[in-house]
Amino acid sequence: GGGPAWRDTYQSSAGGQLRRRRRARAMEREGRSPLPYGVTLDLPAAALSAARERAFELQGCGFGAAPEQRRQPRVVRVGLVQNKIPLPTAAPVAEQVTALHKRIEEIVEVAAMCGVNVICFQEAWTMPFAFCTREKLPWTEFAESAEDGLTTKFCQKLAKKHNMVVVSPILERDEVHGGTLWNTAVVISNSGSVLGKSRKNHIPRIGDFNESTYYMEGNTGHPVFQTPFGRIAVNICFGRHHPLNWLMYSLNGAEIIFNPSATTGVLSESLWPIEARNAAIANHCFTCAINRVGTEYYVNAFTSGDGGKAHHDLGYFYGSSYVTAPDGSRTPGLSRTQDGLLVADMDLNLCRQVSDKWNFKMTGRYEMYAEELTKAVQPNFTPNIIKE
Ligand SMILES: NC(=O)NCCC(=O)O
Repeated sequence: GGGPAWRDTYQSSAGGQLRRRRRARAMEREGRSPLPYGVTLDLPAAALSAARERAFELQGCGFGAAPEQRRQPRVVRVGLVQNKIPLPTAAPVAEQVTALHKRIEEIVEVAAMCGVNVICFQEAWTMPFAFCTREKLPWTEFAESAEDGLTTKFCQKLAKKHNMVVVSPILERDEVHGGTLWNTAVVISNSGSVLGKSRKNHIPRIGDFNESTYYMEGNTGHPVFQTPFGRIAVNICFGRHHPLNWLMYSLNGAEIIFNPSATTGVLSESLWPIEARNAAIANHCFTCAINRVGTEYYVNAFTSGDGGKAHHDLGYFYGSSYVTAPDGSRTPGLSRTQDGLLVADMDLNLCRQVSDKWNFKMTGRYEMYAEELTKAVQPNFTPNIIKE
């Protein structure tokens, strides 16, 4: 990946970036607020037409950084994939998995045509988001080994073929520990080997997101994966509501934090554009928020435990995947309704440049928080409230 064609594209975008900065400065001088978006990328015509034929949206956006004297630009091209489930939830499990593999393969091929270096799929991408049902079968049959399951082998092939790092969030079955289930992102190196895994730290207990019925809070901490294209981490879905979760990946050196998600309109659409964006600003890194699309229908009705009527779906997954740069500028979101691939160029030098400007790490007072948090989690904690 990353051949000369996309580099030319990026360089012309970098020119565009300079023009954008000049225009932004002029707007600031005039007292108007500058545009908050990255620059549209010129993606290869063949990729655009393949995306059209395969019925998914393809968008490209680039974020430059100022030239430096002692570091070359470190441009990485990242791909975010959002998709519907292609088969009904009642179809045989193996057929659903095969259909999803096929759909993802055709999107990844287009990502490869665009020269994508690192790609991330949506949360639990090999299955419908069936945790709303609270039924064990057949949904637990979607679980696979992170190390050598069918899906990991499939992603290893893609990674090697396209020289692409693949972030593959799945329902994991951990045979070493009694066949327990986890919500896990497997990170596969561009060499095709499994670099490691990162489990979801925060499990929702809200509305129809009954995930605690299936798996516990992750026990892998906040790993950061060193890839040839930059240091990446994965903060799975509900973790995006937890600023300290983002912070810990950042403290471990993440330059890009992926947030593969599954979330629905009524519940979270008002939060969606803010949380990952704010995390990029607060942590001087790039964040990539990914959400699935469509409504997933279940044959057996389930209730939300709120006295309301039983229903057959947990609402509309609104897509809208996007990338934010450490300076707070962002890409437009992908569609709310359609499958899509968002390609984003990031000059990772921007992370340190923004950090040197705003110094959130330097001014963070982590030792003070560590001390106070240590006290706050004790059973005999007394809140520091001063009364007359
Ligand atoms: N998948 C998941 O954790 N969803 C919970 C809802 C949300 O965080 O928006």
